[in-house]
Amino acid sequence: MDEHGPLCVGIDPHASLLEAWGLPDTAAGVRDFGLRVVEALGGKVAAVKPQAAFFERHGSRGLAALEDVLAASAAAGTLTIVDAKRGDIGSTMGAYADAYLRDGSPLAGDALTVSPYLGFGSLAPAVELAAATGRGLFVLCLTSNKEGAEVQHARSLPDAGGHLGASVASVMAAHAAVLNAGAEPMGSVGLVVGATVGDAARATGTDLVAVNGPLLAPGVGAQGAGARELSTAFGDARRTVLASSSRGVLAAGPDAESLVRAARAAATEATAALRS
Ligand SMILES: O=c1ccn([C@@H]2O[C@H](COP(=O)(O)O)[C@@H](O)[C@H]2O)c(=O)[nH]1
Repeated sequence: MDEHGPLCVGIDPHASLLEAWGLPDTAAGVRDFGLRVVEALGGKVAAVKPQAAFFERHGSRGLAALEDVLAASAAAGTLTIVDAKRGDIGSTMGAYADAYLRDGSPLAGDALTVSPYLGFGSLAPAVELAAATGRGLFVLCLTSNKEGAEVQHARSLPDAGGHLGASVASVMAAHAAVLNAGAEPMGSVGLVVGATVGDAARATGTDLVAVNGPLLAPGVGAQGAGARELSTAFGDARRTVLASSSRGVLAAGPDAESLVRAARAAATEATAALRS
């Protein structure tokens, strides 16, 4: 983030983007798309974030394409966040952890997005394997979609004194804070907090500074967030934010120079908003 600016570029091969790039909507098409992004931006951005869903659409060959994109990013020295939002009961979570966080697994990136909505404790196998292999997690906390609020803003019952109960989002952030306590410069259990969430962190009592971990902020570009939204949503936690844009950058492709220009512009905007 210090070297390239606090921007992650998502690799989301939507059918419409494949068409615009002159690629077929097939496993070969998504592979080509991902490899072109990595070739253009590898070594030039803080991280890339392949969206697993767009690869899974194409079955086993799509997953093989994701493996190739992850390998190419590793070869380019660019960090990868696999956006698969995995979450299940602990015994099954162990298998997801093995797939996405084990050394030598072809689907392992440098970090994985996970869903804590089966209970934060159900993520323990992923937390343990990520720590053991030097990888990171991004735990869904306040997501960029408006529907997320009905779950994430919900609060437990007021106490006997009538004080508001804790929000779901604040409880998730507090769990991450415990895991990151004392880590320097920060721990490896990050949160997903959308750049679009406005004052949701304050409204839900979610302490983003205490998390002491990176905050992945999707929603920049196509979902409408820009510099203003980034600078207001994160308050004193803004220096730990990794802004994320997929379609906003990818729309500039397939020309490599245009992709680099779009990524640099987004990174410059994120730097101005988050590092001032
Ligand atoms: O809260 C969240 C969590 C994840 N995402 C993912 O990020 C990208 C956003 O794509 P854009 O084209 O920049 O809108 C996509 O893969 C989402 O699944 C998110 O948007 N919000």
